[in-house]
Amino acid sequence: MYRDRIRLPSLLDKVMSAADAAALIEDGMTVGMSGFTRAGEAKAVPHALAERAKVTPLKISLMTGASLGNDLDKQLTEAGVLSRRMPFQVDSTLRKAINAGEVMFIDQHLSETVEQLRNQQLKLPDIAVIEAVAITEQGHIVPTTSVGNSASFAIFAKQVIVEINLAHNANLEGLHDIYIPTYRPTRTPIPLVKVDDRIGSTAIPIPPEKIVAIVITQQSDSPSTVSVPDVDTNAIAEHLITFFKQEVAAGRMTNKLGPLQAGIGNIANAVMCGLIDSPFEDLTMYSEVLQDSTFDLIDAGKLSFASGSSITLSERRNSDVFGNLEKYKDKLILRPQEISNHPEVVRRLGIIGINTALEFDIYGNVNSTHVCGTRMMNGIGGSGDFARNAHLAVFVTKSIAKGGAISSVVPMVSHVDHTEHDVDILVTEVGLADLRGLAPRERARVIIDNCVHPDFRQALNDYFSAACAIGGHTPHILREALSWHMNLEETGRMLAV
Ligand SMILES: CC(=O)SCCNC(=O)CCNC(=O)[C@H](O)C(C)(C)COP(=O)(O)OP(=O)(O)OC[C@H]1O[C@@H](n2cnc3c(N)ncnc32)[C@H](O)[C@@H]1OP(=O)(O)O
Repeated sequence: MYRDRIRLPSLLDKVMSAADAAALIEDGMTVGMSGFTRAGEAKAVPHALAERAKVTPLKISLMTGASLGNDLDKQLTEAGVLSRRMPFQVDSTLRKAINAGEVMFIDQHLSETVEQLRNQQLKLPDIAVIEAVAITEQGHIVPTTSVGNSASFAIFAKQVIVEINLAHNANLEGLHDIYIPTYRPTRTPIPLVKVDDRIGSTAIPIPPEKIVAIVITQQSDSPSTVSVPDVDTNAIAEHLITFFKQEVAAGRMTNKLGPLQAGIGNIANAVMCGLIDSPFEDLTMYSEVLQDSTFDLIDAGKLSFASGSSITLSERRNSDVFGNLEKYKDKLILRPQEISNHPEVVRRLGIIGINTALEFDIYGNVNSTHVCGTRMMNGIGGSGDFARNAHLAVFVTKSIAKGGAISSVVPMVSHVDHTEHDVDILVTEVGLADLRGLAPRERARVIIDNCVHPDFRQALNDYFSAACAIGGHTPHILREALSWHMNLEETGRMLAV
């Protein structure tokens, strides 16, 4: 049943149960696991580890590509396994443990984790656990629906556990492009000049003797939780499409736009869906997560190629994409997240990065991660990798949250992930602010006039006028700058009704 998936016969005797493989993970180890935005995570071994920890407590530092599916972060948190976790998560149980200070979470640019490992700025993984569709004749590992950090984890770890997941079709082989940058000081440029360039190998090259265990699984990735576009997300998409049309009319872009990157979540997915009914064509994506909208755009004949680090689909799209993969395969590449998000490549290709803000301020600083400046939501993910180096850094959000208690546009953000220097375009359902070439006082005017919900506009105008009366290049009233957040903490609303 699985012998055709383990093509190096000498490895066949490494097949064992998940519990036996999990027993190789010792208390205090650093573990590098596959998995990026609920795609391609190792499934059986982390589950077995959580079960073991219920009987015999142990702690590990866990690194992945990004978030895990199948409630694995929840299981590991509830079993008390996680002492440290990096570089991204989206699980509500883990989020609570992080915010309670029980799990040390390192919220990191997704392109940076393996670079810091390579330079020994982080402790190398003792063991890697990688989901695969196959092991080749050379003992190389063919990943599944994500590459994430799997290649470097397997290369750096002393030991590797492979989960061969039979639920994934073997025809995923050939989709991946594994390229590992060389070491400094003789590092060469990444030889990627077009979104569809293949620059590496289709499997992760490691010495087969490092593979200490193989676990056979048959469990699907969790479906994405993305919801269908609504009135507000459609309005955000329309504003952005109007802006793109204006850029084309001004001769700054062609109808192909530039390679597109879209972040996780409902809003970014909806914006991409909006491109289906746009005049743009022959679009490309150079992104990290390929969501439903990628395949909707391919089916609509709008998107000719998509490069990413994972494929994360809803239940609706999962079977028809993976059941018909041959239809899409020549239009797709999955790369290590270090390459999908690499600043050098993002700048070279001229990417249009579209990411979601929790809140932004009147000067264009963006908070993507911390509610009221303190409580972690998910993490910065790849948004910073793209925003700083993009041709156009776009941030989208609805103008209000929690039924109108919260304005997403505030006097001063309570935490900064993307500084005003990295942000070009802000969009809410109210409208779009083009910040390019504007000084802070001009930015504030454009943002308040175009992006703020009517319920909060007068209050922001009052704040801005009073701040300007005090003066400064970036006028603020320091005693009031975070008062909206303090009101929210104390009364549940940013402003009194
Ligand atoms: C793996 C990757 O890196 S992908 C690449 C980009 N990565 C990133 O951008 C990472 C950071 N971004 C994110 O984590 C997400 O995009 C978010 C959290 C900012 C937005 O998520 P979305 O699903 O698009 O937006 P949505 O409007 O549904 O908001 C999510 C939640 O935040 C809440 N929220 C939104 N704004 C605020 C705010 N200003 N204050 C408090 N809560 C807020 C919403 O009410 C919602 O809560 P709920 O889940 O209880 O309903």
